[in-house]
Amino acid sequence: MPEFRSGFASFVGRPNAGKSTLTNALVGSKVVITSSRPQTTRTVVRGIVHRPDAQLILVDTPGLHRPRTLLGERLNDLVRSTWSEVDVVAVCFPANEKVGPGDRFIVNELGKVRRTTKFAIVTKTDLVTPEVLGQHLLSVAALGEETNTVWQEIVPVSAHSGDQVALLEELLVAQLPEGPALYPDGELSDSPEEAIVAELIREAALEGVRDELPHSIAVLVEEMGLREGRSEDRPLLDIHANLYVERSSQKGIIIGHQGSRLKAVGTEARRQIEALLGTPVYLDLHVKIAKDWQRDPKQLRKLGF
Ligand SMILES: Nc1nc2c(ncn2[C@@H]2O[C@H](COP(=O)(O)OP(=O)(O)OP(=O)(O)O)[C@@H](O)[C@H]2O)c(=O)[nH]1
Repeated sequence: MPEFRSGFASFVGRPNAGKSTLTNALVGSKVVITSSRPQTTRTVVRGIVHRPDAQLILVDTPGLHRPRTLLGERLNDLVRSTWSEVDVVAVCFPANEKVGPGDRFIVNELGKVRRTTKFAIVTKTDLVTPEVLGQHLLSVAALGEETNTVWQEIVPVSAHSGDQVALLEELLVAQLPEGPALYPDGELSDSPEEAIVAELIREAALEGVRDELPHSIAVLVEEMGLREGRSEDRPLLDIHANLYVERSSQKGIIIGHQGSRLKAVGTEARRQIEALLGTPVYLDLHVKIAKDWQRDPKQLRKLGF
C-alpha cells in the first residue's frame, strides 16, 4: 500500500494577510466554514484538501490578543496550546506590507511552541516586484532568527495568480504524519463549532468569580446559525446559549445586581467570539440551574464533558 498522510495545518497572521484567500486557493470550491473538533475543542475547520495520497485539514486557531487582562492571557495560553496540537503553523506575511510589530508579536509567541513545524508564507507576491519580494523574504528570515523561530520552509505564493500554490500544498503535505483520512471525502461532519463558542462564554463568565465558582459553570450552545434574510456582506450570527450553575446562589452571582454582571459577561463573550469567527454576533444568554450537574453523568454528557 502506498503511504497515506493526514493532518492539520493552520494559517496565522495579521488581519488581511491573505489567509482566507489562500485557504480557498488550496481547497478550491469545497471550503466549508463550519467546524469540528478532531483533536481539540478549539480548532475550526476551514477546509480540507482531499488527495489520493493525503488529507490536509486547514484549521483556524483562535486569534492571539495583546494580553491586557487575565482573560487575554488565558486566551493566549489557549492559542499556544492549540498551536502545539496541529502539525504545521504557517505564518502569512503579505509581500506588499513591511514586516511589522504585529508580525513580530505573533512570531515571538509562536517561537515558544517548540514541537510544531513552522512555515513562513509570503502572500500576494503578484503585487510586488522581484526585488521587493527578495527583500521581504530576507526580512522574514531575519525575523525568524531574531525570535528563535525555525522556519522549516519560507514559501512565496500568490493565491490570485496561483503561483506556487501547488508547491505550498506539496510542502505542507510532506510535513503530515502517516495516517488514514480523518474526514470522509465531501461533507464535513457537523460537529461543534459550538464547543469553541461555549468555551469562550465560559471563560467570560468565570472572569472575576473564578474563586467563588471554580468548577461550577458549564455552557451549552443550544442554537447557532446565520440569521436569515441578511445580505452576504452583512451577516449576523445568532447564538443562543445556556449557562448552567449548580445552585440558585450561584445563579445570583452570575447574573449580578439587576442583571449587570450577566450583561458584562455577554458583552465580553460576544467580543471574543466576533474576534474569533470574524462575524458580528447576536448572543442570547440564559442562566439555568442544573442541580449537581458535576455528579450527573447524563448532564455531563449533555454539557460536553
Ligand atoms: N493581489 C492579491 N491579493 C490578495 C491575494 N491574497 C489575498 N488578497 C487580497 O487581500 C485581501 C485580504 O485577503 P483575506 O484572504 O481576506 O485575508 P485574511 O488574512 O483572511 O484576512 P482576515 O480574515 O481579516 O484575517 C483581500 O482583498 C484579498 O483579495 C493575492 O495572492 N494577491
